[in-house]
Amino acid sequence: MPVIEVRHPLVKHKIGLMREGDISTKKFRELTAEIARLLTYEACRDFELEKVTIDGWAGPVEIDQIKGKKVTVVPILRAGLGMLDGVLDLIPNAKVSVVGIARNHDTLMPESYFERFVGQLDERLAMIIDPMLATGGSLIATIDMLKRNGCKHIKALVLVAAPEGIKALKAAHPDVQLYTAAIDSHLNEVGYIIPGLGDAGDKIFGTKEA
Ligand SMILES: O=P(O)(O)OC[C@H]1O[C@H](OP(=O)(O)OP(=O)(O)O)[C@H](O)[C@@H]1O
Ligand SMILES: O=c1cc[nH]c(=O)[nH]1
Ligand SMILES: [Mg+2]
Repeated sequence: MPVIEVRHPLVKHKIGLMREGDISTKKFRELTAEIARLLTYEACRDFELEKVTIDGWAGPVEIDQIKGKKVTVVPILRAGLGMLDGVLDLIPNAKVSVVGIARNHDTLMPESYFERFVGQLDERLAMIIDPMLATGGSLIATIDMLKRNGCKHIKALVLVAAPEGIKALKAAHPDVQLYTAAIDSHLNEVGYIIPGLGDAGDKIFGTKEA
């Protein structure tokens, strides 16, 4: 399974800023969207182009266009919503499918509570977005759902991935490409990524208790 850790200096700088312990909700949201844009840029690198002739200012001109790519972006609720605007900035015509999954705090198992996919999934590239890949349970469950609904081409974009989650994802879905801004050290005893970002959903939605 291809894992693309985006090592661009802008990505490294921004993910570093997100690790500050008392970062504000505003700053965390802004950086989430900015890194989502940069990951999207990387994830679109293999999009096919075709030549098209248009009327230019000095007559006909041949240009490159992205070849009829059908994309659905798939945010995993809640935290994945924080990345959505950043992705749609670069792929404004993408359709949006939504999956609601919350990790059970005791068992760390993903519990699915919502699923709404756009049509023609068999013809689309699905770009799943979620800031955190920890045990991998939530992402694997999302891919299971997409594949059950006919999706064949899937990429996942995360801000931070734990080695444990990457290993589980590789075993379950070796065909899925993973793009990440950082591969961190490990999971702690309660399933949080170290050094990680803390609870990304709470930070994006402002539900973190003081
Ligand atoms: O790889 P995993 O071990 O499954 O953990 C990662 C999941 O946990 C977080 O969501 P959470 O369950 O906290 O839901 P939230 O987005 O509503 O806060 C995160 O946004 C991922 O979806
Ligand atoms: O570190 C982690 C792990 C799961 N979910 C988060 O938001 N952060
Ligand atoms: Mg959360």
